Amino acid sequence: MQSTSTSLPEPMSTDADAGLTIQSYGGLLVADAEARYVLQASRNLAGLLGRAPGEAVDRPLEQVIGARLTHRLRLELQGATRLTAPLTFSRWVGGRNRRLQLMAHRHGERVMLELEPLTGSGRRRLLGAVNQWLTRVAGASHPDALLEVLVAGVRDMTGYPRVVVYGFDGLGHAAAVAESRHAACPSLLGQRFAAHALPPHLQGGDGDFPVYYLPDAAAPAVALTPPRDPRQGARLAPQASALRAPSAALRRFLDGIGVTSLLAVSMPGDAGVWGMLVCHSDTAVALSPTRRDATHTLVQMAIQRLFLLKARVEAGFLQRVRDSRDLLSEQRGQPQSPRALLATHGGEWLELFRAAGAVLVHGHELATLGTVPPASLIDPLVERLAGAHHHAGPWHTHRLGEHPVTADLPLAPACGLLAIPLPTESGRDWLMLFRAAQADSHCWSGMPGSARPAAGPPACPVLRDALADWQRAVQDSSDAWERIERLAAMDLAEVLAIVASAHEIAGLNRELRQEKASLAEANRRLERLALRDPLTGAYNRYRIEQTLDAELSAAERYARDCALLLFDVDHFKRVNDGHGHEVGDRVLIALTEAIGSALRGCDYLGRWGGEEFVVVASSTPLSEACRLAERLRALIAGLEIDGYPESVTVSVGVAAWRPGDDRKSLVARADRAMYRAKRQGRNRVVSQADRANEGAQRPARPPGEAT
Ligand SMILES: Nc1nc2c(ncn2[C@@H]2O[C@H](COP(=O)(O)OP(=O)(O)OP(=O)(O)O)[C@@H](O)[C@H]2O)c(=O)[nH]1
Repeated sequence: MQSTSTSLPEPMSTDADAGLTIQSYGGLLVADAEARYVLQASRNLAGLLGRAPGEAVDRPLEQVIGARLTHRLRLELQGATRLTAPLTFSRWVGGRNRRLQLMAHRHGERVMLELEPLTGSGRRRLLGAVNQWLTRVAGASHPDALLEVLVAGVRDMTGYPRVVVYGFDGLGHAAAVAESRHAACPSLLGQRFAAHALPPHLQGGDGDFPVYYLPDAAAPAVALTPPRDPRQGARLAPQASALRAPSAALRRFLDGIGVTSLLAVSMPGDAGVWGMLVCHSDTAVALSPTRRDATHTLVQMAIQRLFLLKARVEAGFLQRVRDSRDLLSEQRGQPQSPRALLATHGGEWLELFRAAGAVLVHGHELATLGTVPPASLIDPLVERLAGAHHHAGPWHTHRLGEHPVTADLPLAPACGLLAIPLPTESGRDWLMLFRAAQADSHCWSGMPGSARPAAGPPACPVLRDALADWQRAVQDSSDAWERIERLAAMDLAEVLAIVASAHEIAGLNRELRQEKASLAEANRRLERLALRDPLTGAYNRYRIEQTLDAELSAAERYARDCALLLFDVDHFKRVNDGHGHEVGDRVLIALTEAIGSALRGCDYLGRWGGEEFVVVASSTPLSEACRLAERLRALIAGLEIDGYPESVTVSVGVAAWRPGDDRKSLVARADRAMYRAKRQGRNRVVSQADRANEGAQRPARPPGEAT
C-alpha cells in the first residue's frame, strides 16, 4: 500500500478545467499515470457510482471503483495505451444493482477512466442481427452493394433513422456515398463537404476514438472537478475522452441539420481515413455500448471487405489493360503506324479509361481518336508537357482549364488529361487520354444563391456562413484519374513505345533499302558510263585496254597463252549511207550481242572504236583463236538484222601473245592481220602467222583509226 503523504498531490486552487466536459450519460475519472489516485472526477459521478466527486478525488482508485477492478485495470494497462476491451462491473446505486462498463486509456501522464451504464436487454436478438448483417457484408460482391448493405445493417442494429457513409477524397473533402434513411429524413446522398468545412465529427476521423457517440446533443455537458496538482494542472484537451460533450461548433452544426443524436464510426483505409459512417437522429438515442461495439465490428468487417472488393475491381481493370497490352505486344512483328494502332486498339482504351478521346504522338506522326482538342493545339500541348514534366510517370489533371501548364490553352471540349510519356529517346512521344467535362452532379452543401434541392438537406447556416470559399459549383472538371488508371496507362505506354518504335524502324529500314537500291542503280549506271560503250554495252576502249594489259601480264607471268581478235565491219560506211545511221547503230548492237553470246566467260569483248571491236581471249593459243575468229565471222555473216536486208561481214585480224609482247605490239600485229584480211577481199580471218603468205604489209595505224 502506498503512502498517501508521499504521493497525494498538493491541493491547489484553480478554475474548473474548461477544456473537457463530458456527456451526462457517462462519467469520467482522471487518475495518475500509475492509476493509483483519482485526480479529477466528473460531477455526475454520484449517479453512476453512488459516490460524489468529492468522495472520489484524491482517493486511491481502489476505494472508488473497488480493489479487484483496479487490479485488473492496472494489469491490462501495463505497457498498453488503452484497454483492449471494456471491463464490466456492478454497483449498488439508489437501492438497485447497476451494471457499468469501464474503458480506460492513457492520456499524457494521466489515465482516463470512462464509465457508462450498461443496458443488458436484447443481447440475443443483437447477436442474431449482427450475424445476419456480417453474412450479408461478406456476401456483397461489389463495393457499392457492400456499402448499401452496411448502411442498412447499421440502421437495423442501431435504430437510427438515417445512416450515411461519407467517403473522403485525396484532398479530404467528404461526399455522402451511401445512405439508408427513414422516409421522413431528407436525403444527404451525393452531398459534398469541403475538407475545411466539415463538421468536427467528420474531420478526418479520430484515430484514438474510432467510435464517437452522442446520445443527446441537447443534454447539458458535465464538467470535471478542477485538478489539484500543479504538475497535473495542464488543461485536458477536449479530445481526451470518447465521452466528450459536443463542442460548440458541432452543436451548432447538428442544430443546423436538425440532428440530436449522433453515432460516428471512422473507416480507416490504407493511407489514413477512407471515410466515416455517421448515424443521425432528430431525437435522443440511447444505444448500449454493446450495440455500438457491434456496429463498430460491422463497419470494420465492411471496410475490409470493401478494400478486397475494390482490389478485385482494380485487378479486373488491370487485367483488361494488360490483355490489351499483350495483344499489342503480340503485334510487334507487324509494326503499325500510330494511326493504325489507335484505330485498332483505341476504342478499347477509351472504354477502359473512361476517356472521350485519345492522341498518340510518336516521332512526326500524330494520330487522334474520339473527342480531342483541336489538332493545332496538340503541338503546343506537347511542347508544354515536355517543358513541365521531367519524369517517367504520367502527367494528369482533371481540370485543364485551371492547371498552370494548360490554363491558357483553349483545349475544350477536353477537360481532363492523362498524358503518359512513351519511354522513347525523343522525350516528345506521348499517349494522351482526354476526358470531357463532367456534367456537374456535385451538390455542395450551403452553396450561396443556389436553390436547395427538393430532396436535399435542410439549410445549414453554420456551413453557409463559414464556407464561402468552397461554395463553388464544380465546373470545368472531369472525373479525376485514379491511381490504378495511371499505373495501367504506364503499363500500356511501355509496350506502345516498343510497337510504335518498331513501326518507325521498319519505315527507316524501308527507306534505307530504297536508298540502297537507288545507290546500286546509280553505281551500275556510273560503271556503265565509265566502263561500257553506251551504244553497244560492250567494254569501252579504256576498259578493254585495262583487260588486255591484265591478260598480258598474266601471260607473261604464268607463260600462258593469250590472243587478240580485231574485228572491222566491212564497208560499214555503205550501211550508214544506204540505210541511215540508225540502222548502222542497230547493226553494231546486233553484232555485239552475237559476239557476246558466243564467247566464254573468260573472254572479253570491247569496242575499239567506230566499227572496230576486239576480243581478248585468255589462255587461248593462236590456232584456237583463229578457229574462234572464224566461228564468230560466220556467226556475224549469218545475222538477220531488222531494217538491213543484206549480210553483215567482218574482217578479223588475229594475233597471239609472244614473250616480250606489250599491248602496243600485240595490237599492231592483230591490226596488220586485219588489214591483210581487208586486202584479201574482206569477210575473212587472217592471223599473224599468215603474214608470210601476204606480200604487202599494212603500215601501223593508231587503233580505232579508219582504214
Ligand atoms: N551508225 C554508226 N556509224 C559509225 C559509228 N562509228 C563509226 N561509224 C561509221 O563507220 C564508217 C566507217 O567507214 P570506213 O572507215 O570508211 O570503213 P568502211 O566503210 O567500213 O570500209 P572498210 O573498213 O574499208 O570495209 C564511217 O562512215 C563512220 O561514220 C557508229 O557508232 N554508228
